Amino acid sequence: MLFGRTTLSKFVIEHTRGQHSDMGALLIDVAAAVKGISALVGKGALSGFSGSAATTNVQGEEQKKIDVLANEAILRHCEWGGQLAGMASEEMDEPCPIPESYPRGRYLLVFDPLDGSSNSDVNVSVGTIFSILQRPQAGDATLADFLRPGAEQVAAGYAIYGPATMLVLSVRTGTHAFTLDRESGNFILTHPDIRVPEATREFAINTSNERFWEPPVQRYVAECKAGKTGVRGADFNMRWIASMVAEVHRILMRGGIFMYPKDSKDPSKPGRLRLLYEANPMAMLIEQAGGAASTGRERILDVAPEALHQRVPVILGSREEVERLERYHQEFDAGTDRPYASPLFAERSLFRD
Ligand SMILES: O=P(O)(O)OC[C@H]1O[C@](O)(COP(=O)(O)O)[C@@H](O)[C@@H]1O
Ligand SMILES: [Mg+2]
Ligand SMILES: [Mg+2]
Repeated sequence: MLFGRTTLSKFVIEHTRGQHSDMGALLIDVAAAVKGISALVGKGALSGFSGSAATTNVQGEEQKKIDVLANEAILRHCEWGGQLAGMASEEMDEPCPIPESYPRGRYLLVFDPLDGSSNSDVNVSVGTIFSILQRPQAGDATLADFLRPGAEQVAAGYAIYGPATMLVLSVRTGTHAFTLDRESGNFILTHPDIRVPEATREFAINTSNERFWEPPVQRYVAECKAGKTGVRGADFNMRWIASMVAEVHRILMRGGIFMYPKDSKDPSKPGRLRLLYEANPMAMLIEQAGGAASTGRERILDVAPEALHQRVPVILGSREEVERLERYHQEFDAGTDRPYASPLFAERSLFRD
C-alpha cells in the first residue's frame, strides 16, 4: 500500500522551505527527467538507441546515443521552470544558457547525464549524477559561477537505473533514497537517513591501473589483498562495476571504499573522474551519510575548481578506510612510509620456514 508514504515531491517541498523554496520545483523537474531516462534505459536494445553517436565530447570520449539523449532530457525538463541561471554537463563543452524566452533564477545545475554509459549496451546499471549550486541573484550564469567548491553545493543527487530505479538525494539534511514505483510513477522515500558504516572489508578499484598508481594506493590495495596473512589481519572482498553510480550506491547501502586515485597513465589528467559533476555530488552524498571523501591529500569538497571539466582523484566511502588512505598519503609525502612487503617473501612465508 503506497498511499500515505512520502513521495519525492512532498519531501523536497518540506525540506526546501524558506531559503531554498524555489529549489523544490527544480528538483521535481530533475526527477521528471530521470523518469524519462529510466524509461529509455529500461527499454534496452528495444529503444533502438544502443551504440555510439559517432561524436566525441569535449574530453575526447566517444559519446553514446543514449548519452546525448539523456543530456537532452535534462536540458529540456529543467530549462523552462524559472529556477535556473544556467546548466553545464559532461556532454557539453561550455555551460548552456537558459533560452531567451524563459525566466531566469539563481540556481546552477551541473550533471553527468549518463554515468557508466559503457555499461548501457551490456545491460548493467548506469546512472545520472547532478549537483546544484547557486549564484547570489537571479540572472545568466557566467563560467565563474560554476567554479565553486563542492562545499557550496545546496543539493546533490544521483539516479541509479538498476533492477529498480532509485533517486538518492541530499539537500544538506542527510542523504535519503527514493524508489520509483513504476505503476504510480512516484518516487517513494524508502531509505531515509542513510548511514555509511564506519568500517568495511570491501574495496572497489580498477586494478588494471595498478602499475600507474602512487605508492600509498599500491600499499593500501596490497594490504587488502594480503588479507588475514598481512598487516590488516582480515580478508577483504573486491568489486568493480565500472559505473561510479553503482559503486557509490553499494557503499551507501552497505559500506565499502571506492577509489579512482591519481595515476600516471596520462600525466595530463590528475584522475579519471570529473570534479564538478561526478566527485563533488558523490562526496556530498557520502559525507551527509557519515562517510568521507578525499583526493588522498585533501577533502574533495574543499577543492577549488579551475575548469568546468576538471578531473580529480577520488577516494570515498567508509570513514576509517578513507582516513587510513589519507594517512598513507601523508606518510608517503613526508618520506616516513613503510614500503609494502609481500607476505610471500616475509620471514614466515610460502618460501621460507
Ligand atoms: O574504464 P574504467 O576505468 O573502468 O572507468 C570507470 C569509471 O568511468 C566512469 O564510467 C565515468 O563515467 P562516464 O560514463 O560518465 O564517462 C565512472 O562511472 C567509472 O567509475
Ligand atoms: Mg560519469
Ligand atoms: Mg557520463
